[in-house]
Amino acid sequence: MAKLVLVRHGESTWNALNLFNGWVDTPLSDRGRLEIQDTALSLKDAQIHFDYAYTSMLTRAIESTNLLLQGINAEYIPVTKSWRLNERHYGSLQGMNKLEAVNQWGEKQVKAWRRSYDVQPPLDSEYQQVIEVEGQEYPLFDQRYADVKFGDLPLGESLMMTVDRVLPLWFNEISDRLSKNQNILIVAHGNSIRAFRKYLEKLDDSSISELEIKNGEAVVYDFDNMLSIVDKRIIRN
Ligand SMILES: O=C(O)[C@@H](CO)OP(=O)(O)O
Repeated sequence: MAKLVLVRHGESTWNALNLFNGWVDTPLSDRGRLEIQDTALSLKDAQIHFDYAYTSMLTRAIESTNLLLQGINAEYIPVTKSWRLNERHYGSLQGMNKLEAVNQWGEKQVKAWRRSYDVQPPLDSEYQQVIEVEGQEYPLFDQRYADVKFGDLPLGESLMMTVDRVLPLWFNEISDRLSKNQNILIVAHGNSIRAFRKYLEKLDDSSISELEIKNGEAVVYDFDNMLSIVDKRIIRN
């Protein structure tokens, strides 16, 4: 029986500041590193042998992947980094404080942007290489996306659009590996994981809007030969 484990990265410096993070590249906070080390301990206890790992192109997920693999003594396994696993692009909200957004647009609107299935956030007007927040520059669209078809790069995504760009990775690679009985680790982001879970668990639009995923949280699925889920458990720190 093949296993798939989805882990949300540890707290980023912008999670700690309550800023919309999206595709802006931010590192883990010290607390985020500890969270992921805790997740690694739980996965070690679960004694899952992973064959392959996937993560996004963003530092907070890549750093979390490295810490996890280190913690379970599996740094040798191959890792694919894909923009398809990036966080949902939050458009012009990126870099903004979530509480200030509520004060400006109201709770209902901000909740619709953050948790509804098909509402797009206000779009960014251009593909900026870097974004400046409080005098510090953070990478956004840089050379890491040079190989991505231009039309595929977003300027603001609903969760529905995130599902559409995440699923090709499932159909083209991940499901094949699970069919061959490989155990797969995916380290990604709150909304790219919600996109996977919407599809895998067949969640309806209202259930997905209630689903919150904590930093460092892991969901472990067991699949049968037909790739149906036979068991699911959540590991929370
Ligand atoms: O800021 C973001 O990119 C995401 C996750 O960190 O936030 P939210 O929980 O609002 O989807």
